[in-house]
Amino acid sequence: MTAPSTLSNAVAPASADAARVRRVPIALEDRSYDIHIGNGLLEDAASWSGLPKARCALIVSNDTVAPLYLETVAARLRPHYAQVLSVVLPDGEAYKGWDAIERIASTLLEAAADRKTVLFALGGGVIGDMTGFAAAIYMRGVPFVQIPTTLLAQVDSSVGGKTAINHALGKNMLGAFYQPLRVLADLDTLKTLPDRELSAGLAEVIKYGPIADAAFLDWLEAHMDALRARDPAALAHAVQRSCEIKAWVVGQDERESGLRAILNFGHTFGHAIETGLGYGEWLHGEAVGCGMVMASDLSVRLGLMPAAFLDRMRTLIERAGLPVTAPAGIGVERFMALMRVDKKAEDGEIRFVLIESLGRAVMRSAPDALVAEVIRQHSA
Ligand SMILES: NC(=O)c1ccc[n+]([C@@H]2O[C@H](COP(=O)([O-])OP(=O)(O)OC[C@H]3O[C@@H](n4cnc5c(N)ncnc54)[C@H](O)[C@@H]3O)[C@@H](O)[C@H]2O)c1
Ligand SMILES: O=C(O)C(=O)C[C@@H](O)[C@H](O)[C@H](O)COP(=O)(O)O
Ligand SMILES: [Zn+2]
Repeated sequence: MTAPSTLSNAVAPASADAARVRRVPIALEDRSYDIHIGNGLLEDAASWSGLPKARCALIVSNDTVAPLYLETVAARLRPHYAQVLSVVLPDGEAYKGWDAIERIASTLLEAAADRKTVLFALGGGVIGDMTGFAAAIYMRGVPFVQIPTTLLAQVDSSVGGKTAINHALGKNMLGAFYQPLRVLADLDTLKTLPDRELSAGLAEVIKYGPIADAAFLDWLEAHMDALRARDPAALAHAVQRSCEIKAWVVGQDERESGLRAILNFGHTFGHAIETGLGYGEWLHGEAVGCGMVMASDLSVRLGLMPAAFLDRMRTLIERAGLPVTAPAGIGVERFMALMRVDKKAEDGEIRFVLIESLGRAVMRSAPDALVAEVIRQHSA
């Protein structure tokens, strides 16, 4: 299915200062919410109004993001909550595990935080996934808000309610579908993001073109240099269009019974790279970028796409500053074994998200020998 090009859901600005705020709604019945995208959102009082009343709020962040933005957020929350707590976790994918969930739960219980307490995830996708999971299970569910501060989190992880922690044997293996109340994507926070992280976010942006919107793929090719130079208008469009496409997909298939799996393009290979190398060695976006090269090649080898598609994807992914060759260390056998525990696998058979025409993805299995050849072809 191709995403309609008329997905522009931006509504009238909600406050005087919000002329620059774009809002993308995500329609999920009683779990519907808005993604707010704009500059200066952390400072804007309108961002924080209309959230549920509670005695207590908890900001979850990490030791990189907290010194940059935690006090700004805490100051905005204090007029709304008598008690504003915070927990600052160690930074990194390697810490996306039970210890972090324990720290969040202990902070809440030591403060006798009740089930109305609102959690605020301030950081990238690691903080967002863990905070969402903690919110899903604390007292069987408390509300939470996503405040994504990486490009990857603004275009993908903060939207759609997938929350999780990692297991040593597989990425995001323990988690829950649990939607936030709101997403506040302040584009100004991207100004402090390292270049390597910007590139990682571009991988998930690129993903939306081949799976749902061929015209967006054209746009990305024309604007990749502007995106890497952090041109504000280009970044704002990339974040908005990515959120529109993700909201359109999740609105039809919240719990991934079908269509939502297209958001996993490049991830079957990519997650195996992340787990195989050890979490944090490659960034998630880097692994997804390389995984998309492999999935594009598999689409070509299965006769779904012409060879030029692989060249096009590899060129764009390289232009985004991402690696296109997996490290040699994992080995084909282990790579295949890691892919067999992918959440899309059925009866031990790996199922891949492949491209059948520009803007349309399908799920397919493939002969092991062909998949192994693809891995070898794109490994050092
Ligand atoms: N739930 C989903 O739908 C979904 C989608 C995509 C990815 N993910 C998950 O998201 C994670 C990756 O997220 P990520 O790429 O944001 O990584 P991340 O959360 O590790 O953040 C990347 C780095 O940037 C730092 N950082 C964050 N914001 C910053 C800022 N404004 N200025 C300076 N530094 C900043 C972080 O401290 C970290 O060092 C993975 O665990 C992945 O599995 C989840
Ligand atoms: O939202 C989704 O659905 C996605 O698949 C988005 C992905 O970018 C993201 O990395 C997600 O966490 C992967 O999901 P998983 O179910 O394969 O762990
Ligand atoms: Zn991803």
